[in-house]
Amino acid sequence: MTDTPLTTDQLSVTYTGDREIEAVKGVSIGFPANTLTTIIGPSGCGKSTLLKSLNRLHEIQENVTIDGDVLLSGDSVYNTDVPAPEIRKRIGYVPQTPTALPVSIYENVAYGLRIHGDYESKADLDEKVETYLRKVNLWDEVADRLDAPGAELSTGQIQRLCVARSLAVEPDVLLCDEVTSALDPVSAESVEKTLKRLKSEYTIILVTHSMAQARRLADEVVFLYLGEVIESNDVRSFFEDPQQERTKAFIGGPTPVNREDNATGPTTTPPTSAGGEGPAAGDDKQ
Ligand SMILES: Nc1ncnc2c1ncn2[C@@H]1O[C@H](COP(=O)(O)OP(=O)(O)OP(=O)(O)O)[C@@H](O)[C@H]1O
Repeated sequence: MTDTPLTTDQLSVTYTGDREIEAVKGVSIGFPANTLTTIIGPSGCGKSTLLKSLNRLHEIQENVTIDGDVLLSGDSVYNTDVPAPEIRKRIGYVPQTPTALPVSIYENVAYGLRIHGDYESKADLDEKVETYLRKVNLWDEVADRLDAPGAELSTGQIQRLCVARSLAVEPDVLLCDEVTSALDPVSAESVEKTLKRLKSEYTIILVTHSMAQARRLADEVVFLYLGEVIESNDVRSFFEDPQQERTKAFIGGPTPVNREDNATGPTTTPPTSAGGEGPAAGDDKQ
């Protein structure tokens, strides 16, 4: 694994329906290993489009053309004979809406392992299911009811189950698309805690509307505007010393990042005009 396992090379994504929209325009950027990178920007600027293009999720949609490339550990994600499901195993995706598969809690986590044959015995599968439920802080909450339907869990628990399911196949990169915005504040906080725990072990890319959440979780920030990367930097430099006028306008000017508070929960950073700090994730929708 390289220090920057995922990079894009002049990546452009165009929707070619009734109205042609170039949603991502010539983006060349790297996502460092063992780091959580947030992609922020105003509504409609192409955040989700960029995220989904990283593991070829757009292939399941018609009327989308991709130019440029995505490189995973130096290998092309697009110009390759490797089938898309194999790419998506290596670059996992957690969607905005928490959705349990219509099977048990256990089988939700075992799902990908069974499909890819990534286990040696039932005992091995049991161990892996427990490992990944522990990684997302869910084991203690579900250990006594692994055979219950996944759909019986709360939405916050289901979102952590989705993260466990994605991690179980040992991806190189985890894409998270607004993963707390459909959750109540307490559930959002539990998912944030999980991401915070995981980020030193995984390469995580998180699309978020919430600048407060970006401050709490991000190591690196990418600011997208009208499909282009305007600025990207480590979280402290990004918020305290933004270089571009558009960035300053979006974040409401330079504001300190309290590293001790770069964690789940309220922060002491003073509110800004555009990115006021709030009690939990999804708290400062643009
Ligand atoms: N399936 C689609 N077909 C046509 N146009 C689309 C499609 N999906 C997105 N777009 C357009 O592409 C542009 C970027 O959309 P995208 O959803 O990537 O932005 P976003 O930054 O994630 O927005 P939001 O923050 O509101 O979720 C928008 O103009 C949007 O209308």
